[in-house]
Amino acid sequence: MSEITFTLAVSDLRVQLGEREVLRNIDLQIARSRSTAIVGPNGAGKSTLLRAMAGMKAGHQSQSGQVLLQGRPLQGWSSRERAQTLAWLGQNQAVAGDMSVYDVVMLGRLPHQGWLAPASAADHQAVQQALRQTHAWEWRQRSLGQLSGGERQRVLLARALAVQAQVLLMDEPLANLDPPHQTDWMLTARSLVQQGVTVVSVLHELSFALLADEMVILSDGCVIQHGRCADPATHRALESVFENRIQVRELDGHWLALPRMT
Ligand SMILES: Nc1ncnc2c1ncn2[C@@H]1O[C@H](COP(=O)(O)OP(=O)(O)OP(=O)(O)O)[C@@H](O)[C@H]1O
Repeated sequence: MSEITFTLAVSDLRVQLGEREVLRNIDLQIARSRSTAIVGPNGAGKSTLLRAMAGMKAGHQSQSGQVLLQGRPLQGWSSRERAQTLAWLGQNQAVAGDMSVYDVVMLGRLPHQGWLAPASAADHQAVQQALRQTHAWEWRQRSLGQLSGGERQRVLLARALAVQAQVLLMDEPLANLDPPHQTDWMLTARSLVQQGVTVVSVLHELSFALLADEMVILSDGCVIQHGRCADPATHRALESVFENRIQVRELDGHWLALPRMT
């Protein structure tokens, strides 16, 4: 059997939300054990694409085309098996505010637990590790509703990490995070990739997006560029999709997206 080098493969994906065609002719392959940033203007279809890759569908959504996860059509996966393999951090995810931080992160272990079975030592260890990674361990007894936006985001990130999945899809993971915790997120993502995890993130913070291995640029429901973050063609496409209101520059071996003021 040939080795599967792509964790996710999307072919001829079209998504319609109500009357609107939101994604058109998407063909995309996400390399295994790499980090990929999905960027593009507001409304380009980034969240819709990420949700489609996770097999999540809104009630008023119609979709055609195919999404393969580790070489198998998403529909062929049981929901439990899929939830063990693919972890998800959504935008504005609804979680009961009166749950404790610890219990929220333990929800990430549900795909690994038997029906009504108590949490195992491995589950508790995964929760503790994830809470420490996002510096949220101190608040484990507090309820989610008592936390600030950035603190809440770190708990939801911990829940996604606690799954210990091979694929991690995140929609705006840096939302509300202060600069040191944005950097922590980047380091965590890099360390996961080194351990073989495939990380895909929708990002508006372009300088963080440029730190990924690969970049997918969406515009008006289409992929207009998919390439290495260090590739000049990617930089040109990035500047162009944002109407040349930004410029990509190098500093100390890193690529930065800066506002163009003139
Ligand atoms: N329920 C809906 N019904 C119809 N159109 C919708 C619905 N939800 C979203 N859309 C439209 O789908 C398009 C893609 O939305 P999506 O959230 O995927 O964009 P995005 O690139 O993630 O945007 P942003 O950067 O603003 O988060 C947008 O034009 C949006 O207006």
